Amino acid sequence: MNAAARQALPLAGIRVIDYSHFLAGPYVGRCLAALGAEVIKVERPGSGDAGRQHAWFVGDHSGYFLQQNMGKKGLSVNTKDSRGRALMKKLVDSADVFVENYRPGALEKLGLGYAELAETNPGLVYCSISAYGHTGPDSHRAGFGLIAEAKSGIMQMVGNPGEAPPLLRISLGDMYTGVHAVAAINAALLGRVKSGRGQHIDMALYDTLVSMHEYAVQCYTLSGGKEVPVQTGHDMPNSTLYGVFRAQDGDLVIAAQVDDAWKRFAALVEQNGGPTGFGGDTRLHDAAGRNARRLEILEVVRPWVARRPVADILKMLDGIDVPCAKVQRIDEVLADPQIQARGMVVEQEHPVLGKIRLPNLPFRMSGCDTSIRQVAPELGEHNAEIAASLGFDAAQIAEMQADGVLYSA
Ligand SMILES: CC(C)(COP(=O)(O)OP(=O)(O)OC[C@H]1O[C@@H](n2cnc3c(N)ncnc32)[C@H](O)[C@@H]1OP(=O)(O)O)[C@@H](O)C(=O)NCCC(=O)NCCSC(=O)C(=O)O
Repeated sequence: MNAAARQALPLAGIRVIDYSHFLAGPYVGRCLAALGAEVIKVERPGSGDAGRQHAWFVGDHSGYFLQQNMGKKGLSVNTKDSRGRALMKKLVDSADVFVENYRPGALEKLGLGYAELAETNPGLVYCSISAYGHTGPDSHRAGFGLIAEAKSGIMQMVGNPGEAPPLLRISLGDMYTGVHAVAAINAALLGRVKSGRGQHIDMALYDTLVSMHEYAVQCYTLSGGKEVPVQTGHDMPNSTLYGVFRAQDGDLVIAAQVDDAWKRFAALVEQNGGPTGFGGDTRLHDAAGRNARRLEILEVVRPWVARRPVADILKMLDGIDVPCAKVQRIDEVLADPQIQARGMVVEQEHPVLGKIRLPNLPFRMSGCDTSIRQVAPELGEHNAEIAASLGFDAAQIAEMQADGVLYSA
């Protein structure tokens, strides 16, 4: 990207210290980089971000790391050493945003807690991400997305009744917390324009997933504690017809829960071998009636779908404007002309790996191009450049490198 295009990005001129590992924190840094910030990823010497050891591997590079750390500069510094800590203090004093996702207390032990850093840089927007947050009885506990998925009530509602819930194959807690952290950081940066002061943003994976329930919490609270959502398998009990169906040669989803769409859908089923009167059954023409007769409806729709190939059903439903989709495999997603037209895969030239293709972020903005072309850094790749920019001379840098305070792979 040329300098003018970079300047057009909304966060151009903002410096972010990305003191993070695994997924949630790195994702925040990646989003801020895509929006134009200069992002410096700080890793411990030796093994670096634990994400570097996570599959999927291409050669000795982790795809997990490459994806979440694209567009960043790499600094590897031992912050348990006083010289490393001094370097970090200088770096943070030059920054606008600090992002970390270590166990609460870990950064304070390193002299990198919010209170200490804000003393010399009161404008700093400091974002902590942890499993449970920095307050409350569980704040000291470590955790992963999976823990938050289980604790939040989400896991208990998915899967077939009576079976152990399935493992979601995306880390919902990390990704959603990251998305909310980006929103909060940008708002705090805007707020700083008025107040001149930064602030501490304290995000928890567990809080995020509790906040993401769009109906389960209210189902309990608004029913006065009488209704507790349970596993319902492949469809929604309070939104009929809305679910996953098995066709002759694959699976598809149908969203005919809005009254008009339902009427078109039921008429189509009747006209194509369904029971006589199904389309005209006025008891099913409103949501309450459909929800009350959900199991009867499923007894008609499931075999109707099962007798037909996916493509035939999609064609019929597209013809009557009822939202539907094949349940796609990843190879089908990447081959989808829609995904290609939206530029949802970004191609980068890696110095060791050659061309690599990774998922893009979903930002589409009329005034700028947020696709990141710069690959994730090697461990400590920009050590010398960053240390020099902070005023360390060549002899000091060489000494820190020799002593392992600055480390490059
Ligand atoms: C991820 C964790 C469980 C990992 O736990 P741990 O491996 O025990 O890490 P800790 O946070 O306790 O910190 C490890 C130690 O590294 C030290 N440390 C860190 N950076 C440095 C540098 N640069 N130099 C020297 N030492 C360092 C830090 O001070 C700690 O030292 P000591 O204090 O001396 O030990 C925890 O960090 C955590 O709960 N994070 C918040 C929630 C989160 O983001 N979870 C992962 C999401 S990813 C996910 O869920 C998914 O992929 O799926």
